[in-house]
Amino acid sequence: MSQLYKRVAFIGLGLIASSMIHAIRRHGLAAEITGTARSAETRAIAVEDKLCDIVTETAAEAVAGADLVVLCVPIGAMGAVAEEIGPHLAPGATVTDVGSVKRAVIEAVTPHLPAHVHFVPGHPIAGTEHSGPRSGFAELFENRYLLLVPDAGTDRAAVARLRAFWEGMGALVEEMDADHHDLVLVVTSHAPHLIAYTMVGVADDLGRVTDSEVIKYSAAGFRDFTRIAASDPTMWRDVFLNNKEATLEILGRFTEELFALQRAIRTGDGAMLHDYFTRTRAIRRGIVEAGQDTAAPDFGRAAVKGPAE
Ligand SMILES: NC(=O)c1ccc[n+]([C@@H]2O[C@H](COP(=O)([O-])OP(=O)(O)OC[C@H]3O[C@@H](n4cnc5c(N)ncnc54)[C@H](O)[C@@H]3O)[C@@H](O)[C@H]2O)c1
Ligand SMILES: O=C(O)C(=O)C[C@]1(C(=O)O)C=C[C@@H](O)C=C1
Repeated sequence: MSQLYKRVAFIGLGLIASSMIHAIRRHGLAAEITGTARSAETRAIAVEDKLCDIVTETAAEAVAGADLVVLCVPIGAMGAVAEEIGPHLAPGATVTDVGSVKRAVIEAVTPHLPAHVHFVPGHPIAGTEHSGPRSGFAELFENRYLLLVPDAGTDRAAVARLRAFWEGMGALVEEMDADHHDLVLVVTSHAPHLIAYTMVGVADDLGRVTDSEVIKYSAAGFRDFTRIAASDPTMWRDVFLNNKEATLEILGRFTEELFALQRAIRTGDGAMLHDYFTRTRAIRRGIVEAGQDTAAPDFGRAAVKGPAE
């Protein structure tokens, strides 16, 4: 694979950045990688592991001379990072991000970018419940969707180059409108995380009553269902605070469905329950058969945990 960028700068060196860096190196997609992270501990790990060619103390230093800048920080930090790097971006550079919410990132970042750069927001639909610079792996994006969210005025050559870059890492690239992205992702990712976090909270409450029997006897269902509740709290706090309307809309629908099931259980309406589970099982099986059941393969990383950020 040919080098698509001369110097790629990463702001934030956690799961997504470190996975991208491993994939970029494996596929020879960039000549040089610079990076920075807020915490000194993460920067020290990046130096020790030779994650980047150059690790800088500030984001402003990291982006100097870069033709691609990738913002890999929590959603709530995107605006401040953009403000810091704005005056230091090279003319013609592309700036992208990997945030799980798109409209809020576009609104936070765009005002700080000079006219001489191209902003092409992005979102890899791939991840794990682990965080930090040692949690990444090169295969993370293989056969996973990568959504690009350019607007009508975005330079098409910059979009095409970024598309080739992600395809070089094995991703399936599609373009999407920001608001549509934010609604779809509530259903496929954000609400499931919230519900998983809630279920663990319920189990914890119950655990206090039953002297930790819930944890002791936690069966496959609970474990499978709540894996994602081990995810980073800062990341998910920021997702929900920055995708409020779509989240509340889908949670409203979820609650209605839950109440309907609750009523069927209370009234002994077995037919309703059976019909509901038959329909939803068919949908879930359809997802598997269509090859969309791309739960992140473990690649032996389950035991690997980096620092908190
Ligand atoms: N984890 C996932 O499954 C996943 C998947 C797709 C997209 N994303 C998105 O990718 C982004 C990064 O997530 P991650 O999982 O790599 O996180 P992570 O916690 O592994 O890494 C975050 C990095 O950002 C840095 N950081 C945190 N706050 C900062 C601040 N205020 N200023 C500068 N740097 C700061 C940390 O030092 C760390 O290096 C998030 O926006 C998230 O929504 C995550
Ligand atoms: O597999 C996981 O652990 C994830 O949570 C990954 C996941 C998802 O929900 O699919 C989480 C957040 C993203 O923005 C993209 C991917």
